[in-house]
Amino acid sequence: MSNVPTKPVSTPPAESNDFPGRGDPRLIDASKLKAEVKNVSFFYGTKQVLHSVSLPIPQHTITALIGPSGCGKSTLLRCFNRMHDLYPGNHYEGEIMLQPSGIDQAPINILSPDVDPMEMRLRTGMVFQKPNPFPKSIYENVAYGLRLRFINNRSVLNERVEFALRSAALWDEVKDRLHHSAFKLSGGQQQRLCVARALATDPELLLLDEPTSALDPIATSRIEDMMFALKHKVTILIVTHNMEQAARCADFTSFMYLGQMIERGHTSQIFQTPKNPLTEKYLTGSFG
Ligand SMILES: Nc1ncnc2c1ncn2[C@@H]1O[C@H](COP(=O)(O)OP(=O)(O)OP(=O)(O)O)[C@@H](O)[C@H]1O
Repeated sequence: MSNVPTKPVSTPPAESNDFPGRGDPRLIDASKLKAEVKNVSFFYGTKQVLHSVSLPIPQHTITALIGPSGCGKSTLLRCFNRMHDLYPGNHYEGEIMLQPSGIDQAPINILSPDVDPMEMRLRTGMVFQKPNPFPKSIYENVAYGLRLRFINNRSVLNERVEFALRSAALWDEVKDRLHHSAFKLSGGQQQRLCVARALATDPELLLLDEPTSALDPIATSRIEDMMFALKHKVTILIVTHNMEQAARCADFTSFMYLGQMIERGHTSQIFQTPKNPLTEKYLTGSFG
């Protein structure tokens, strides 16, 4: 891979870690980055929607992307799994450096043309706004990504499917009907199934695009509990319009506006003492 740098991913600027936070920031080691967005610009054809965005993503944390509709949150999220490559004419500039989980592995630039987009989709699980299970059984939904990796051994599949369903806090509810259609699950269960499907291939990053916007408060709370439990295993990036959800769940929050990263920092700093007037206006409902 020609574009693989040899130096480690750099540490985040002090501003993202120099204030007291929600939870205890002493428990968050923000110096260890799982990924780092560096000067990323993105174009749908000739339309530029991201303008030199930078964002450090500490490992084993939840980072929320907030901002008004159309500011580029989902576009940024989809850069991580190279979804934009599915449509001709789109192009990226800049780098998203990913620090692989393996010891002594060099960081890779997700956006490098030398990196296989399919590989990135397997290494970064994604969950969308509306639950989108495949028209298959519960079991086969979770096994799908494993089969794409040519894992067909029944006992290995059984083990990985159970582990993913347990991680997504769904196992107890479905263990007796694994071979029933996924469409027979409730909306909240279907969304947890989509999380299990995303987790089955042991992703390095979990990308959640408004994962609870179609769910009721109880199902939302189960997804949030699950995120808390999961962040010790996988680094999470979530797009949300729900400010309370960002304040409840995220260790770090990033505010975007018109395709630019306006401000990022520990969630409590962003909500309590935003440094940029635009952030404050957005959070107080003056626009958006
Ligand atoms: N396939 C596309 N082709 C052209 N422009 C697009 C495409 N998808 C999104 N856009 C534009 O890119 C900009 C950013 O959209 P994006 O969906 O990333 O914003 P967002 O912040 O996630 O919005 P929302 O909160 O409403 O989901 C918008 O102006 C949108 O119209």
